[in-house]
Amino acid sequence: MSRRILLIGCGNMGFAMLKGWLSSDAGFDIHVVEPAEPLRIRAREAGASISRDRDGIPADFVPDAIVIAVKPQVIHAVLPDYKVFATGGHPALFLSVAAGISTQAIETSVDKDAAVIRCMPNTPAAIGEGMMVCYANRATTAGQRELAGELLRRSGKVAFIDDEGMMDAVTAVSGSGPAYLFHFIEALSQAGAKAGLPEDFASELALQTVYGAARLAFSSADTPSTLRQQVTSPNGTTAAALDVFMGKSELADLVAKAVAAATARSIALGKA
Ligand SMILES: NC(=O)C1=CN([C@@H]2O[C@H](COP(=O)(O)OP(=O)(O)OC[C@H]3O[C@@H](n4cnc5c(N)ncnc54)[C@H](OP(=O)(O)O)[C@@H]3O)[C@@H](O)[C@H]2O)C=CC1
Ligand SMILES: O=C(O)[C@@H]1CCC=N1
Repeated sequence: MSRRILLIGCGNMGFAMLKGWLSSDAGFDIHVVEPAEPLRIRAREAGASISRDRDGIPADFVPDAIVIAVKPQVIHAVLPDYKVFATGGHPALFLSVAAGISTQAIETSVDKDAAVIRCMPNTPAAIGEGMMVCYANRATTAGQRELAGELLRRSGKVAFIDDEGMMDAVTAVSGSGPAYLFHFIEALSQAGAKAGLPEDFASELALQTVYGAARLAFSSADTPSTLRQQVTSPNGTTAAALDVFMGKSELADLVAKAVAAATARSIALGKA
C-alpha cells in the first residue's frame, strides 16, 4: 500500500524534497499544502495533489507522515492546524525540517506524545544527493523511523543522531553548506574573469572543477588532504595560490567563523 505524505510548505526546501520523492518509484501518495499559488502549481505539475490550506486536504487523506517545511518563524502558528493527525487510531509522524526548532517545541505545539523527527536536509535533495540528518523523539516507533528513512533516502544520504544538541552544528555544516559551495563557485568564476577569461568560460571552468573535485574526493580512497597535495607541485602554481588560502590559516579561520555564526543563528531561531 502506498504511504501517504502530507507536505506543509513547498518553497525551496519542500520542493527540493518533493522532486526527490516523486522522481523515485517508491509510490508515495503526496498532498501539498502551500499558500503561494505559483509554488502550488509547481507541486501539482511535479505530481502531487495540492491545496491552499488545511481545509483543502481530502477528508480520506489520512497521512502516515506530515513533513513540515515552513519557516521557523511561522512554524508554531502553523502546527496547531495539524494536531488532529497526532493522535487517534493512526497517529502520523511529524517530520520537521525547520532550522533551530527542537522536537520538544514541536511536541508543545502538537501533542506531548506526538511522534516527532527533526531533520536537517539540504537542497541537493532535489537531485537525490542531499544530506539528511535526523533526530527522533522517544514517541517515534520503529516503523515510523523506517518510514522516515525510506522517504528521506530518496532525497539523499540519511544519518540518525542520538544527541539533538548536535543539530545546530549540523545545520551550520550540511544544511547551509551548499550555499558556501555555491558562493565559492561564484568567487572562482569572478576571479577567472578578473584574470582575463571570458565570463561564461570562467564560470564553466569553475563549475566543472568543483563538480569534478567533489566527485573525485567522494570516490577516492585518498583523503581530501592527500588529493590536495597531489595537485600541488613544489613551487608551482597551486602552491602560490594555497599560500594565500593557507598562509595564515585564512580560509580555515573564515570557514570556522562562518560555521560558528550559522550555529549561533540556529540556536537563536530555537529561542525566538
Ligand atoms: N532552504 C534550505 O536550503 C533549507 C531550509 N531548511 C528549512 O526548511 C524550511 C523552509 O525553508 P525554505 O524552503 O527555504 O523557505 P520558503 O519560504 O522557500 O518555503 C516555505 C513555504 O512555506 C509556505 N507557508 C507559509 N505558511 C504556510 C502554511 N500555513 N501552510 C503551508 N505552507 C505555508 C510559504 O509561503 P509564503 O511564502 O507565501 O508564506 C513558503 O512558500 C525552514 O524551516 C528552513 O529552516 C532546512 C534546510 C535547508
Ligand atoms: O538559512 C537557513 O536558515 C536554512 C537552514 C539551513 C539552510 N537554510
